[in-house]
Amino acid sequence: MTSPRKERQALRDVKRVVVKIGSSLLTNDGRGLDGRAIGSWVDQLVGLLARGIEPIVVSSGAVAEGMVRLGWHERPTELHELQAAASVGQSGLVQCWESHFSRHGIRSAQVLLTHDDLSSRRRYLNARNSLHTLTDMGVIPIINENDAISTKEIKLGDNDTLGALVANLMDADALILLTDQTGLYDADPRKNPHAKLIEEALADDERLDAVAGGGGKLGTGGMATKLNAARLAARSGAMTIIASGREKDIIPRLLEGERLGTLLKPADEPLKARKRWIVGQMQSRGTVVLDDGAVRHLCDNGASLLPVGVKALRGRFRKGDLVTCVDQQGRRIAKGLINFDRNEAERILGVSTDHIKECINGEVAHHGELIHRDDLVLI
Ligand SMILES: Nc1ncnc2c1ncn2[C@@H]1O[C@H](COP(=O)(O)OP(=O)(O)O)[C@@H](O)[C@H]1O
Ligand SMILES: N[C@@H](CCC(=O)OP(=O)(O)O)C(=O)O
Repeated sequence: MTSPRKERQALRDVKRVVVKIGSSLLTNDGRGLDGRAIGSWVDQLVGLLARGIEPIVVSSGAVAEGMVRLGWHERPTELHELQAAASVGQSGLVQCWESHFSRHGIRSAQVLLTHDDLSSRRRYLNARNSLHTLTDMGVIPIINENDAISTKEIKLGDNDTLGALVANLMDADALILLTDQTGLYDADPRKNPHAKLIEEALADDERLDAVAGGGGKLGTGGMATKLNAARLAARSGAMTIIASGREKDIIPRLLEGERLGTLLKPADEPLKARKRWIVGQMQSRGTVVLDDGAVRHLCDNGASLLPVGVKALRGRFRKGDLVTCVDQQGRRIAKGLINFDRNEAERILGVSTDHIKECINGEVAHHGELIHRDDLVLI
């Protein structure tokens, strides 16, 4: 782990930041919308605007607030009840944000996204344009997942991931995840009173997997999804900070470089725009099992995936779908957009590039690669 002071210094240069706030904070631990806390975060965000920093909010809390309004004490497990709670809660949530921004004469806008909006390249670019249009006009986007219509198949599932995808989409320099703990500890502090705060780490440090546990009764995912979100944000070069939303003036203090919370830093160079979109896609339609030579070519040389290096295929994918490449032990190696439908791909498995045309009667003659390197991201 590297010098903390220098790393925190970089936070002072942040120009665009995504701030994600968890359900327990927003709803006063499930008692109902915490208007005072929302008011205080709004004051802090408006302060950023005055310093030329562009904030984007990802706000959870729709289900938690809907439960309060409907008088439900247990979080429902049935999809239609979750959808109903989210619809009831979302309107109150966004109204509260809006009323606080309007105290400052600042406009806010509700933006509800589903997985689908981010998985087609065209819709991804469309979402980016809409958000840029808002931020260029000085409007603060208040983003949540569109839980009222999201089904299990199209759900992103948690707003930590959504925050990272928005950071990635908008080229943000930092992602701040505000929660009910002061940061990521070396064990869940709810279970272990001796747990110690981790102040800085590389997002990809594998040792963190063992310490990041699940969430509380209102939140979705706990620290495990926050860690994954930090890793996703790191692929576009963004730093992530996990910190307590209850700490006074937490947002500006973090962006002044104060040592609060846990800073998770990117190690590698940011990916190019198209690869960022690929890495952000959550729903893989199939699996491609690679032989050892193909794993080496992909990992060491950044090569395209050729049919000759593939041992087996799983899933019903179509041309252009996202698939996951694994080694023969099942370890995840890469994600990419495949150039063939499953039935075509079956016919060229293990076939050298020169003979592909013969195997598929020249129907798809223009692709020699199963996945081109421009459409492939190591994971
Ligand atoms: N290593 C850890 N450090 C800190 N908190 C942890 C850790 N592992 C699990 N947690 C739990 O994660 C919870 C925060 O996640 P979550 O409940 O999903 O909140 P949010 O609604 O803010 O996203 C904490 O309340 C804590 O119990
Ligand atoms: N979209 C959901 C929040 C899902 C979620 O990730 O919640 P949390 O872990 O509290 O950030 C809602 O608004 O209820």
